[in-house]
Amino acid sequence: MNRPFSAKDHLPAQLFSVAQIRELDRQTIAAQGDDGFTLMHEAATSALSVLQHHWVDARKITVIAGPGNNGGDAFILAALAFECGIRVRVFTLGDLTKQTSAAQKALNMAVQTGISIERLSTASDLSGDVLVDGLLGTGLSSEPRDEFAQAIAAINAADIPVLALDVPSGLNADSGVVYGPVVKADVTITFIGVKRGLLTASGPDVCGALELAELSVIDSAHANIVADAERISWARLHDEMRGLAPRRGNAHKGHFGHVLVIGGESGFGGAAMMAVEAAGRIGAGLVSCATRPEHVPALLTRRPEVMALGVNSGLELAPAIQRATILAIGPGLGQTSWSELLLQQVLGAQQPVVLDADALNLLASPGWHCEFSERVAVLTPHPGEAARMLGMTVTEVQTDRFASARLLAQRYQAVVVLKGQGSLIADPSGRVALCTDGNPGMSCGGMGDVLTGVIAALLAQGLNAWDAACLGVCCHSAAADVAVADAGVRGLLATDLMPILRELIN
Ligand SMILES: NC(=O)C1=CN([C@@H]2O[C@H](COP(=O)(O)OP(=O)(O)OC[C@H]3O[C@@H](n4cnc5c(N)ncnc54)[C@H](O)[C@@H]3O)[C@@H](O)[C@H]2O)[C@@H](O)CC1
Ligand SMILES: [K+]
Repeated sequence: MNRPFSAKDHLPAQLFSVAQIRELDRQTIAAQGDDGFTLMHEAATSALSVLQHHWVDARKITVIAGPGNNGGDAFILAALAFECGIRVRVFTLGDLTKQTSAAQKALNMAVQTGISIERLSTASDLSGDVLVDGLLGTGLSSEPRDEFAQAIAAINAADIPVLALDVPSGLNADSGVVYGPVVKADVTITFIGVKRGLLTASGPDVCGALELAELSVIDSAHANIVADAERISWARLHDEMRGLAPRRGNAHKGHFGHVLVIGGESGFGGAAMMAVEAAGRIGAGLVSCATRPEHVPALLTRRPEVMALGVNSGLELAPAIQRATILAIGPGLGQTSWSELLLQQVLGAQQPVVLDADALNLLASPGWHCEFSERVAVLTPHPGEAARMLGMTVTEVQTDRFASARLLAQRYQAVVVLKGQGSLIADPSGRVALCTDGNPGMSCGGMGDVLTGVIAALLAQGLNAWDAACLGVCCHSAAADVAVADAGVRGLLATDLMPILRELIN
């Protein structure tokens, strides 16, 4: 099988908030006993070697340096590149009278090499083999203002490959949110640690290839600061064998659980069917489906392995719930009185449960809130569902996906998967994992239903809620990566994942 997933697997597991990176920075600078110039010099040195690695033939570069320490990195890089015989032009922006002493030294270093340093204006000619973006880094506080916004637009319009220093300017490296104009980098070299926002929300869209230079951060600083989140991927979890044990020869279907998928209100039968099929492909011993009777013939035609229960009043559900070891409710559930009756019964049961889609929308409605502290539960909202559950707007959820996922996990006392680019998995203790697999082909109907089935089947085979959610999200995203590797992202269908899920899980 084509295995395209490795684009981010050179990065470490530890992901940091910007505040943590700044603290690592601060403690290291304190230990080095200078104003930060040593660390800045090291950052610039690594950035130049990344530039020379990616653009071996670069002979002429243009460097854009802002007024902060990100600009400091850029000035030193310019000086070092010049000393290597590269032709360098440097443009500055912002109020340089407010530079830190390290950034001032960096500017002086560039001036002393004899490089021409010019103010960036609309007339500036941004040319060369590579453009280095040292405009704004982790110090960005809001939407880039005035001349910064214009500079970002000019960088993007220049049609030259861009190397972003630390962070593409305009991106909030903590959240992955873009407030306004943002540099679209071809390569980003980030310093000290991977900032979590580079890998979720809009981060991956603007970073290009992401590289890390850890610099000489002192061990004691690393010992003091526990990473804010953990990067996971199919390749990583797979390598660490955080998954399923091989099956014994004398195993039988009873060893691998019985998933009951509940959903498929009139007109939405396919959603439940996709969850059912995914659960089977991931290896659940038995899969049943409780759905509207009108969907049963189609379900049995597509998958005769499934036990299909037509549910009209909702009261027929109780015996099926009793037989199941895992419940999965939500795909195509709707929000009718039928849907409510089914959800009520699931909430009254004890088995581990996966809740998705309209099950979450119902939980978000008045009078429905519940906690899962006494029960294994995985909730899988997309940002729209998360917003309803938190009483926020989607923009507010996305403004801090990490906080939103943690808040939901705490409020529901469950493992929560907040879907979207860089899907997050959170548990009530505040632990967060971020999946770096997946692609925009997954933005299509049915993908969430498949994920529900995948996670349910992993629970059925004995994984705990955290491992089932992490492994399930990565397996699902990696399957989508395999599916688009040759054919491209447009036109991917959720059911295209089915045979790939099976290959991956084995
Ligand atoms: N020794 C050090 O301190 C090190 C610093 N590092 C670099 O320093 C960067 C952080 O430096 P700073 O904290 O100085 O911050 P930045 O250089 O990221 O930006 C701060 C500057 O941008 C301006 N600014 C903030 N928001 C703005 C907006 N919305 N519109 C326009 N201007 C805005 C601020 O007024 C300030 O002048 C990192 O990203 C990294 O590149 C690295 O070199 C590692 C070592
Ligand atoms: K930058």
